[in-house]
Amino acid sequence: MSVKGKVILVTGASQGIGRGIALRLAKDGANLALVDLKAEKLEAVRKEVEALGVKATTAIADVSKRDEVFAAVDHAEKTLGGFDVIVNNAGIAQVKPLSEVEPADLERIFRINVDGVLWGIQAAARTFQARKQKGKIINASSIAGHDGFAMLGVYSATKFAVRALTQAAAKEYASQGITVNAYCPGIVGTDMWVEIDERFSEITGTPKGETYKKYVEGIALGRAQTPADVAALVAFLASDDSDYITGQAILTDGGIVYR
Ligand SMILES: NC(=O)C1=CN([C@@H]2O[C@H](COP(=O)(O)OP(=O)(O)OC[C@H]3O[C@@H](n4cnc5c(N)ncnc54)[C@H](O)[C@@H]3O)[C@@H](O)[C@H]2O)C=CC1
Ligand SMILES: CC(=O)C(C)=O
Repeated sequence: MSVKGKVILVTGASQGIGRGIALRLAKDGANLALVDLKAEKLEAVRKEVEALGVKATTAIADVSKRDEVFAAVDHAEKTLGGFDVIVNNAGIAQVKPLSEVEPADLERIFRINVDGVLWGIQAAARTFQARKQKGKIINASSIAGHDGFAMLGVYSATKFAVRALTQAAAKEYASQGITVNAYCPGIVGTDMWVEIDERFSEITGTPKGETYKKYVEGIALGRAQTPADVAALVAFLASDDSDYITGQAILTDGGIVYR
C-alpha cells in the first residue's frame, strides 16, 4: 500500500484529524498541500510534514468559498508538480436541539460541511480531467452520516449529505478513472469533541467531560479514536490498493454503528 510520490491536498489540516492524515500520508511518502483557515497552526504542520522528508505547501482557504478551493487546488498542482488525491476533511460541528435551529445555523454548517466538500470534488475532478489522469476524492463523513444523533441533528444531516455527494460523484466520474469515497469516524478526541462536550454541558447541564465519557464508553473496542486511527483508513483510500472501491462511506469507529 503506497502513496509514495503522490500529490495530496488535505483540507482542515491545521489540527485534529486533518493533521493526523497529513502526518500519516507524509510518513508514507506523499507530497502534501495543506489547506486551512488557521495560518499559524498550518505552518507548524507544514514543518512537521517536511521533517518527514517530503515536499509540502500551504494555502489559506475557506472551503465554503468555491473560488478559494479552486485556487488552493491550482496552487497545489503548480507548486508540487501534479495532483493525485484530495481529502475534503474540513468541517465544523453544531450542537443544538432541532426545535432551536434557525436559518443562520443551517446556512453556516451546510456551507462548510457540504458545499465545501462539493467544491473540493469539483476542483479535483476538473484538475484530473485537465491532466488526463485518474485520481481519488476522499470526503469526511461520520458515524453521524449513518445514524442521526440527538442534538447533532443538523450536523448529522450534513454528513448524510456528504454520503449522497460521494455516491453521486462516484457514479458521475467512474468512467474517467476517478474514485470517490468517504471515511466515517466515530468519537475522535479532537478540539471538535471538546466543543461538542462543552455545548452539551451548557444545554443539558451534564457535567463537563461526561458526554464525551458516555460516548466513549459505548465504543466496543473500549477506547476513544485517535486521528491516527482515522488516517490509517484514509491512507488506504489514497493508495492504489483501493482502486476497485468507489462510492463507499466506510465506518472506522471501533464498533459504534454497524452497517
Ligand atoms: N472529531 C470527531 O469525533 C469526528 C470528526 N469528523 C469529521 O472529521 C473532520 C475533522 O474533524 P476534527 O479534526 O475533529 O475537527 P477540528 O475542529 O479539530 O478541526 C477541523 C479543522 O477544519 C478547519 N476548518 C473549519 N472550517 C473551515 C473552513 N471553512 N475552511 C477551511 N478550514 C476549515 C479548522 O480550522 C480546523 O483546523 C470534520 O469534517 C468532522 O466533521 C467525523 C466524525 C467524528
Ligand atoms: C463529531 C462526530 O461526527 C461525532 C458523531 O462524534
